[in-house]
Amino acid sequence: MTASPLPVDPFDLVIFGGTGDLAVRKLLPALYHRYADGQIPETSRIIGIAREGLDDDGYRASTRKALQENGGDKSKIDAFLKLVHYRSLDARKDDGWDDFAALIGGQPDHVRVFYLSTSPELFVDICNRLGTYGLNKGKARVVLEKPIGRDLKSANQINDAVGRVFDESQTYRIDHYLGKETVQNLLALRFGNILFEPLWNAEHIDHVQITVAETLGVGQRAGYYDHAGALRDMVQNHLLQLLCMVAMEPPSSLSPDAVRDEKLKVLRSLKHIDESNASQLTVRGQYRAGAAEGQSVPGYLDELKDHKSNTETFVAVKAEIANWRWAGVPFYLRTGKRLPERVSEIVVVFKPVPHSIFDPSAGVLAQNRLVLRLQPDENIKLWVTIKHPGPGGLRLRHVSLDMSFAEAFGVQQPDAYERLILDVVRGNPTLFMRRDEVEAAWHWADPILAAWADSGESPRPYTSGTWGPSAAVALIERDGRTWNEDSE
Ligand SMILES: NC(=O)C1=CN([C@@H]2O[C@H](COP(=O)(O)OP(=O)(O)OC[C@H]3O[C@@H](n4cnc5c(N)ncnc54)[C@H](OP(=O)(O)O)[C@@H]3O)[C@@H](O)[C@H]2O)C=CC1
Ligand SMILES: O=C1O[C@H](COP(=O)(O)O)[C@@H](O)[C@H](O)[C@H]1O
Repeated sequence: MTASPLPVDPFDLVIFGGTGDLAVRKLLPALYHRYADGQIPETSRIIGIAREGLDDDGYRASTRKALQENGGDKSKIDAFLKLVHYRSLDARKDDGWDDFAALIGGQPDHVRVFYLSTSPELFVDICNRLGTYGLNKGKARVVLEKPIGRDLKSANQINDAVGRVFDESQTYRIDHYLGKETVQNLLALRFGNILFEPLWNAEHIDHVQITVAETLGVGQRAGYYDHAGALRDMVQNHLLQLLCMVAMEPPSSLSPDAVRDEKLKVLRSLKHIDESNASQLTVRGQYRAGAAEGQSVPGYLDELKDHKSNTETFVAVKAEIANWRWAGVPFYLRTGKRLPERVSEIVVVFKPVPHSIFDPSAGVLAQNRLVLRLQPDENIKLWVTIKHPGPGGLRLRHVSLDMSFAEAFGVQQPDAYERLILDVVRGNPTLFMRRDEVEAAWHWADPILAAWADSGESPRPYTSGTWGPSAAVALIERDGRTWNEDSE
């Protein structure tokens, strides 16, 4: 599962939304890094598309600026920019599509990737036009950014419409969390070691915590975000995918469908949360003015310039999986913007030993914990109890067996998009969501959204720079547990 250093076949990658935030901040730098490492052949083409009236040179100039800000090497940026092109197109209008089709059709042997980095409302128009021009044929693939729709119904409409143009085998629904190194490492850890599997069940695991905390607010994306909110933006996709990687049964192989079949079973086993229990099992919050990274920052409503929005910027959920392996094991999920630190981690907390042979004066026996840190510094820690060294009698200490990827391997790990984009070019959909997974995730999320809407309650306010509303702390403390606080 490690990224292959071998070059991929020459390709044409068309980024619809080529001037947008995601393309500029993530996709173009990801492509640049893979190019700089020699994985992208010189005959490949990267074509940005948006309505803005730029030409190739204008687009190259803005791409150069973004790459330089990202720390790129000047001569490599110059070489990379020769691959970069731009076409001004409106997904909803006919002008310019003939020329675009001729440009793409000119390289019939290339793998063609259409990356839809636009609002999902444009996916259907774009796919229909690609179909009209026959650009969906041959080695063509389409990448759909998340969230796919805003509920099960709209996701089905999008998937049906895309499916009339692109076969499921050509469709790559991206969830960039699946491209993160630690997430893939979870597969290696669980299925490449004999140690964990015997303990990986309700008999030995007390609970699991999944936290994705951001310090940033919604910033320029307030328009999009206010229609989404944290449950649609983060939980329905990223956090549920992480939960699946923790909870799935061993797949028969790493083939795309073997892995996705197992994730689907987990999603379908999630216990229903609806108006009968949403107030006990979920907490929603919205940030107010406060401080982030030492600076005072405005509240969500000020950023939005709308003082009535009920959109949540924080969610905590106590989820449960109704199957033999996980019965009774809570999965506490939380995510939010403007929290005190940027940290994403999965914490697996094991049960206490059944009986302590130690004198109370030796200290407290803490539960074993496996902490998989996705960011900012990717590492894995296994917390164990040992004897404090030295002659002072038997005193217990809780220490971590530590593996920092940067220290162990001496390299910066590639960004998730670097790996995932090349997986699309190679035609490997293992780390992408199949249609039925997206549907199952919405099937779980829809009743929660409905319960919140029906309750008429506003999200609970929290001050920027804190860990969300106090109710999120109560959600886990009611069960006699606490959120993981190891920030070493
Ligand atoms: N930004 C992020 O961090 C993340 C974003 N995503 C997803 O990626 C997608 C893109 O997000 P983001 O980059 O933030 O969005 P932006 O709003 O920043 O960019 C939207 C892009 O679409 C183009 N566009 C808009 N309307 C049309 C049209 N009619 N025809 C052609 N192009 C059009 C815009 O250019 P112009 O107006 O000139 O046409 C712009 O290039 C969304 O689905 C989002 O949910 C997912 C994960 C993270
Ligand atoms: O998909 C999204 O993810 C980002 C967080 O991604 P990360 O890799 O920086 O952790 C989030 O900010 C954004 O709102 C969401 O759409």
